[in-house]
Amino acid sequence: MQPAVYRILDANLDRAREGLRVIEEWCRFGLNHAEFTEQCKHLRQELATWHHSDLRSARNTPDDPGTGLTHANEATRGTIAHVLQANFCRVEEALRVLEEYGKVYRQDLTEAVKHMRYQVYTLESQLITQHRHQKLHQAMLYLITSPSETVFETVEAALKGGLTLVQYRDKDADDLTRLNHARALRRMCHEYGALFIVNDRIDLALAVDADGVHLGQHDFPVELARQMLGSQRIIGRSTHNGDDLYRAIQEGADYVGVGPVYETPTKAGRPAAGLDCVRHALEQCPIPWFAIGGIDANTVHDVLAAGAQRVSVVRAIMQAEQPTLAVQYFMAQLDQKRRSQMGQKFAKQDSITDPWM
Ligand SMILES: Cc1ncc(COP(=O)(O)OP(=O)(O)O)c(N)n1
Ligand SMILES: Cc1nc(C(=O)O)sc1CCOP(=O)(O)O
Ligand SMILES: [Mg+2]
Repeated sequence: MQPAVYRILDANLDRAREGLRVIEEWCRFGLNHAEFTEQCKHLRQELATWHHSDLRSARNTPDDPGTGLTHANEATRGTIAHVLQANFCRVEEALRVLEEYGKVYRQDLTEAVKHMRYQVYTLESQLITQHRHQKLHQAMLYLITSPSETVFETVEAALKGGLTLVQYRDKDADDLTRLNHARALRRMCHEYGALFIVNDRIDLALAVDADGVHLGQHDFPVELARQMLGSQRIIGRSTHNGDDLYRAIQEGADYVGVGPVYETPTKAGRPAAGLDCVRHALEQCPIPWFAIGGIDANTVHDVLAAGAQRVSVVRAIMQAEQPTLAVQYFMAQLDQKRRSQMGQKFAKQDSITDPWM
């Protein structure tokens, strides 16, 4: 067999193992996820069993013209998601190379590596889902866009303020405009490590590879959306009363909007559900829920006092003179609320468990 094949197999076993190690470190230290960590480790170890001395001894790094070649993208990876994506790509490519050249080395290597490649695809999909849900649970502030000449500048300014969840909502634009706007916003959100959700339209969410879709009571049912979107993507549902809320949870929504807390020109004609809907959600809702409708710098305190831990806004950010500052203001209020709740929780636990008190 040609020595080049040994070198190809050696290089790609290394490449796949290194990529897996990068992914494993995030599963272990970033996600504290024992199962994913174990899966990466297992795959690495299995690859190691194929890295025989005949392949290792073919290595000739000084004469390898590929060692000096790098791509500009390798130097800059904006977010953890980019790091993971690049390394999954690396592992999958390396496994494919092993599979193909393995055919002229040992058929059993080809079989084993093919099986591993499918395991890596599954792991990638599980990690994407996990990453999305973790970000959703962490998000306290949710911006819904409104049509504006400066929509991109406003959303970017909001992302600079630390926003991590954005919904693209435009009820009037034509489909081509929606497609272009959604594409650009999705790219921008992902550059800043934020989730990107599309309002109403499952087809548009799929077309731009959004993180999910938001559906109202008159949009597609959640079950059907789940069939179309799969388990990887987030599905949000609007709720306006206790029945809507109960149903959305039963149907498997990942999060809900709860409102309108106050009447709002953004959703003219819809009567306010009031702070009672916030109190009800606090008691009854086990999934992330965002109070919505008429929430701004003046009303947010009452909404938080009624029990909301997450809020969603349109005008308060889209029409703010300084969206970055507006986001920082909301985040500070939400964070203060979270800290005081954690303090209360620990104080309660201490009072129960501290034997010296
Ligand atoms: C987070 C969130 N909550 C509620 C809504 C409203 O959805 P819907 O009732 O479908 O109304 P439209 O937004 O489609 O006019 C939302 N978009 N986001
Ligand atoms: C889009 C939307 N849905 C609502 C609901 O209650 O389902 S309230 C709302 C508009 C919220 O806009 P603003 O922050 O400008 O009041
Ligand atoms: Mg809708």
